[in-house]
Amino acid sequence: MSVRIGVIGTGAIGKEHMKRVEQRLSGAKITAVTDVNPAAAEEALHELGIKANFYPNDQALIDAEEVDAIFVTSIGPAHEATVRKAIEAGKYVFCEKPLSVTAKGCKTIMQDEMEYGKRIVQVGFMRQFDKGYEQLKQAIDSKVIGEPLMIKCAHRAPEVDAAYTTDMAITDTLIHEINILHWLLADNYVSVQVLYPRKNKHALPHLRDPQVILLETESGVLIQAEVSVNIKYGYDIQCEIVGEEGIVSLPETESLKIRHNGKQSTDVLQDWKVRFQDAYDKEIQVFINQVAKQEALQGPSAWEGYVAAVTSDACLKAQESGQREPIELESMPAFYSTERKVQLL
Ligand SMILES: NC(=O)C1=CN([C@@H]2O[C@H](COP(=O)(O)OP(=O)(O)OC[C@H]3O[C@@H](n4cnc5c(N)ncnc54)[C@H](O)[C@@H]3O)[C@@H](O)[C@H]2O)C=CC1
Ligand SMILES: O=C1[C@H](O)[C@H](O)[C@@H](O)[C@H](O)[C@H]1O
Repeated sequence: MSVRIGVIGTGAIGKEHMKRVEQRLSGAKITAVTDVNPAAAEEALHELGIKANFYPNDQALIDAEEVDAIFVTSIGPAHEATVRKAIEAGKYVFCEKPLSVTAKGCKTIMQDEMEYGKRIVQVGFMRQFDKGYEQLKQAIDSKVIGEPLMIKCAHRAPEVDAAYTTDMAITDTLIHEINILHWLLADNYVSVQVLYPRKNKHALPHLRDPQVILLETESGVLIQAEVSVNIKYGYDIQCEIVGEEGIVSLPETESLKIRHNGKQSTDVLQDWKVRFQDAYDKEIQVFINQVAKQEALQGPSAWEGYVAAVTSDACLKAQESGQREPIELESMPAFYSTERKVQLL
């Protein structure tokens, strides 16, 4: 029996997820959509050739008999209320990051989910399903380089539009590094400082770009994270972990290597949709498989959404203060124990 999915927000990533469910994944179909811009929803259905019903709002879609599970792919500020409605209705929910734009909102969702009594919320931190990051995790856990001491990482994009603001470098972009490094290290953050190098001439007047974010973890690992969103050459995600006895790095993306005219070259991807396509496919397939079995979800949890929100808040404070700001996390409820008990695919 196919898992019947309702999609709330049919914009860029909403359409991507609709397409993957209908064209690449198994065990699910899109049966319902809603969007505050109905024309966007109708256009998405038409563009993707999907027959699904339009609902006037999130609550109507969540309550629909033909919906077993929800994709929340609306704008970040709308996520919290919709996720809470889904939990209230007992519907599984895949929520794109951020789970909520506030730590308090994430705590409320965790409380709701714990009261419901089963993990039915998965957050769209897809890098945990990326092959390269899975290899990094295996390397760290096997201590092949000893204990990790430092991490140098970079989140680079060729350009951003005028709507992109300095705080979005944290809440929209660095949030991926915040989640994946917390997952890789299994270590909480304790402080953050934000530095602004010389401004990129391609950055619009309102935007501070690039940014360097220095994070420290409970075990003392120091992380230097670069966010550059007007770097022109491509969409390039880098991660190098320095350990006691060696270094391990995120593998480069696969590319043809061309030797010509005395030079050799490989391609740099230009788009996050392409860079993480396999990871998006896997995170959604894992979600579908677990919903089909009515299991407690084991993908990225609401707790991880909370960690990202608390850390983002501290980063935003550090953006303004220029000082080293503390990151204070509450202890993780046992309900959200992090080990993944089964092979998820
Ligand atoms: N995991 C990842 O790599 C990515 C995650 N995202 C996240 O996904 C979410 C959506 O991002 P995009 O698709 O780029 O945005 P978008 O602006 O392209 O699409 C958002 C859609 O939601 C609709 N919408 C807004 N408020 C709504 C509401 N209250 N109810 C229903 N629909 C509503 C808008 O009309 C629009 O069609 C964001 O939270 C973003 O951070 C986006 C891109 C990549
Ligand atoms: O979530 C995303 C994308 O996955 C990209 O990694 C970021 O560069 C973008 O800012 C954000 O929307």
